[in-house]
Amino acid sequence: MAPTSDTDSASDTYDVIVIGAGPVGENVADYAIRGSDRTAVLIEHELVGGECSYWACMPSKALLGPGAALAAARGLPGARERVGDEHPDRDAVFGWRDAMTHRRDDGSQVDWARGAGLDVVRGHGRISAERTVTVGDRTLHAREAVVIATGSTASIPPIPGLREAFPWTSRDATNIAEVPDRVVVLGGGVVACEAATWLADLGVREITMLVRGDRLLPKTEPFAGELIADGLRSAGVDIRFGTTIGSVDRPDAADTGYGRIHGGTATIGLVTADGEPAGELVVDEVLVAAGRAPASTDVGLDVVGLEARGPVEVDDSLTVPGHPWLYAVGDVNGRVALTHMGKYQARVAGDVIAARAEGKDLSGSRFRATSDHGAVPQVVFTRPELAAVGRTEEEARADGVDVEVVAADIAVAGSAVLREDYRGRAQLIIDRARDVIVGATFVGSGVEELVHSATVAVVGEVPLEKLWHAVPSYPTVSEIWLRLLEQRRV
Ligand SMILES: Cc1cc2nc3c(=O)[nH]c(=O)nc-3n(C[C@H](O)[C@H](O)[C@H](O)COP(=O)(O)OP(=O)(O)OC[C@H]3O[C@@H](n4cnc5c(N)ncnc54)[C@H](O)[C@@H]3O)c2cc1C
Ligand SMILES: NC(=O)c1ccc[n+]([C@@H]2O[C@H](COP(=O)([O-])OP(=O)(O)OC[C@H]3O[C@@H](n4cnc5c(N)ncnc54)[C@H](O)[C@@H]3O)[C@@H](O)[C@H]2O)c1
Repeated sequence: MAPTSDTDSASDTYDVIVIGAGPVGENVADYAIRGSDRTAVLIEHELVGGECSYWACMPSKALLGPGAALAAARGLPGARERVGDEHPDRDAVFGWRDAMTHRRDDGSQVDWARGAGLDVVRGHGRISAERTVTVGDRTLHAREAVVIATGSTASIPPIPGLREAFPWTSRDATNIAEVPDRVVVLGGGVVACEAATWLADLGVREITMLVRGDRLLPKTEPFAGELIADGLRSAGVDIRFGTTIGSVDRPDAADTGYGRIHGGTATIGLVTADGEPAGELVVDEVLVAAGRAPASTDVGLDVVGLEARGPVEVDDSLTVPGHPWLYAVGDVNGRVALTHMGKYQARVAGDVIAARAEGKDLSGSRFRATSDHGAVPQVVFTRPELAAVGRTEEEARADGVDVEVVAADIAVAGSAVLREDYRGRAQLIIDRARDVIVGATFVGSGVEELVHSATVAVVGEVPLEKLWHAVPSYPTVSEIWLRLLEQRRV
């Protein structure tokens, strides 16, 4: 539902002003005032709940769930015989997605904000002076803090004809309403891999992924990208490495709305990573999944002498250096573009704002977002799933860690009971000198619930000698821990 009016208090002075009411903005405001008589306002120019709730995490996971459930059932004798159609029911999947996104009605999120004691102001917020933010004809003043939590937007590379072709971005893919027959996906990152998975589920006949590098998910362990490429190929996806788009020609392009096919067919001129011609493709839709840019260009950063583009630089207390009243949290600071990490930063920033307001000492670890460095967990909801935390082998070596790698196939009793066709692999990156795990990667079905055990081990710096006594239950996929630790038994 489109936001229509400003709401709440007519007061122009708050303790805390937050620009951007995505998951991160909501949390920082809540933490900054919780249990106090401080006041805070959320400024939002679109929907309270942000990208995650309506355009990103929630709809994408809703679209992926039914296909994953069918695949799990197909892997288990007794259930397999009851699975009819290969694909999920399209309309029912769309209905489930729409239920998860509340059909873009942010009423419940606004209610939550008000219940938490936050004011909500609709409109575009811009810093207009130190501790001052303008929204429409209102000028708001902050006694304690201004927080930029404006998120990020999809990047569209400057390829001739691409922008004019009205390509789909992740917003269209997650809010898909019409299913194109042939789709080209530009990119090999997380959005590209997840979207190719649900497009295949929804019955897109030809999916071609163009990946300019030589592997998928280049920020993760190479074996993970290989297993996910195998999974996508078995779903019928054509992955072309070392290939990208050189030009797009779509004479009948039209902005028909989110998730609708944006006009007639497009002819894609393919080029190699070196720019050499590599043939043509004719498709019904183009999905650009080529990363995101911080939404920092139109929030008035230049007014306070900061660069008005790119990530807003912050220290580990999420404070902008030299501006002790100004904070940047979530995607906009370029540290980690994940909802759970943005919300973690929000808890840290909220606590910092509260402590500063109360004149408290800021030396405790809760006032620093230390997990942003080397302890970031992420789940990629492909088939198989990928779940990882901490550093890859390459990153650990680059950091000078005395690396030991242990790896094993996830083919222990627990996984065999879960699915007849279980396939997966796990790997730990060990700091030999300190006898602790600094990274872990799991690929397989059900691993999304396994990664937190590794996160606890990494953040807690639990010695491997002690981990040996953490006994995994039988029969569960967690038994992979035993197989991995056995390799280190002396
Ligand atoms: C397709 C897709 C799937 C994803 N899936 C996952 C996932 O499964 N798990 C995960 O952890 N992460 C996922 N992410 C990443 C996740 O969506 C982001 O990390 C998260 O949304 C960042 O939260 P945020 O609050 O920083 O920004 P946003 O969610 O982008 O919120 C920022 C808000 O600020 C508002 N705003 C911007 N500028 C202004 C302004 N000047 N004035 C007023 N309001 C403004 C915007 O309208 C928006 O509501 C996914 C991303 C994509 C694209
Ligand atoms: N499950 C999850 O946690 C989840 C799901 C989706 C997105 N996200 C997050 O959202 C963010 C955005 O995801 P994303 O996949 O858009 O970004 P990404 O950075 O993961 O991947 C971008 C891809 O686009 C390619 N690319 C960039 N510019 C290109 C160009 N000019 N030509 C050809 N290829 C180009 C890159 O090589 C890379 O393969 C990420 O931080 C991601 O972690 C998380």
